[in-house]
Amino acid sequence: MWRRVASLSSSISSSFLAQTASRLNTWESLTTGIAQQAKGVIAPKEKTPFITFVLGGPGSGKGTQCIKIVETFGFAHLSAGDLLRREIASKSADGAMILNTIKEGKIVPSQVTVKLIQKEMELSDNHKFLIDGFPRTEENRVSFERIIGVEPNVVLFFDCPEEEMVKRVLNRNEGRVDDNLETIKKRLTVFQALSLPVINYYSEKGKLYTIKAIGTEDEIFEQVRPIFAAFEQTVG
Ligand SMILES: Nc1ncnc2c1ncn2[C@@H]1O[C@H](COP(=O)(O)OP(=O)(O)O)[C@@H](O)[C@H]1O
Ligand SMILES: Nc1ccn([C@@H]2O[C@H](COP(=O)(O)OP(=O)(O)O)[C@@H](O)[C@H]2O)c(=O)n1
Ligand SMILES: [Mg+2]
Repeated sequence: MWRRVASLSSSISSSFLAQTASRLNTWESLTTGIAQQAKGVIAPKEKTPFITFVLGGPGSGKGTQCIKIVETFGFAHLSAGDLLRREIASKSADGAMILNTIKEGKIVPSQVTVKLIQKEMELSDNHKFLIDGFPRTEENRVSFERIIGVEPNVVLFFDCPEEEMVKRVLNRNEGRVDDNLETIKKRLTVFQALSLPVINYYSEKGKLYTIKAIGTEDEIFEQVRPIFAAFEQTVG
């Protein structure tokens, strides 16, 4: 499993390795095997995790493009929204709070969302993760870094005009409690106020890949494909 065998010897960039090594203490809580591996107890043949954050407003096409990335490049797809909806469906202790937050178009406390993502990452056999719809706030971003102990390798931003996003969401037809005009307006305000600063942060760090999210699904994927193709050799 990925959490037990994240490698210190993969051919991924040296800056990423340095970052991973410097965060060993935090990382260890998630990846107990690293310390053993560093001591040579386990043969270092497994792969370093590769994390992509998939950002964009509601209806910008994140989920649709994630399916194509999974099919083409073999990533594991973790949708923050899907994980939260699963919590609601399972009637967990946080379910009612999550439902109310989603109905209001607000953001669920980071601790809750990061724990769900962490659990999925730990259970996955994959080392390549698409984390869809996260981080949506600076609080989300900092919380992920603190709890998981790593930064993303790539951040995708699906840049879509508001008018198009509203049209798509209203036609989505998945029975979601937040796919109505009133909630969409709130979500767009939250996106502008809280999510755009996160996108700007990654732009400044040189990690952001902006996709013009209008056109057919296939046309948009042709902008996405070369980004992952360029990383394929190093990531595996
Ligand atoms: N390029 C596109 N053109 C038109 N509709 C699209 C396109 N991409 C996705 N959609 C549709 O728009 C809706 C929102 O897409 P989705 O992938 O769920 O977006 P997000 O996850 O960003 O909210 C879905 O009904 C989807 O089928
Ligand atoms: N990081 C996240 C992701 C989603 N959410 C909540 O879940 C809702 C739906 O998220 P989603 O990613 O499924 O929505 P789309 O952008 O795919 O339409 C958001 O509007 C938030 O209320 C959250 O609180 N924190
Ligand atoms: Mg989605």
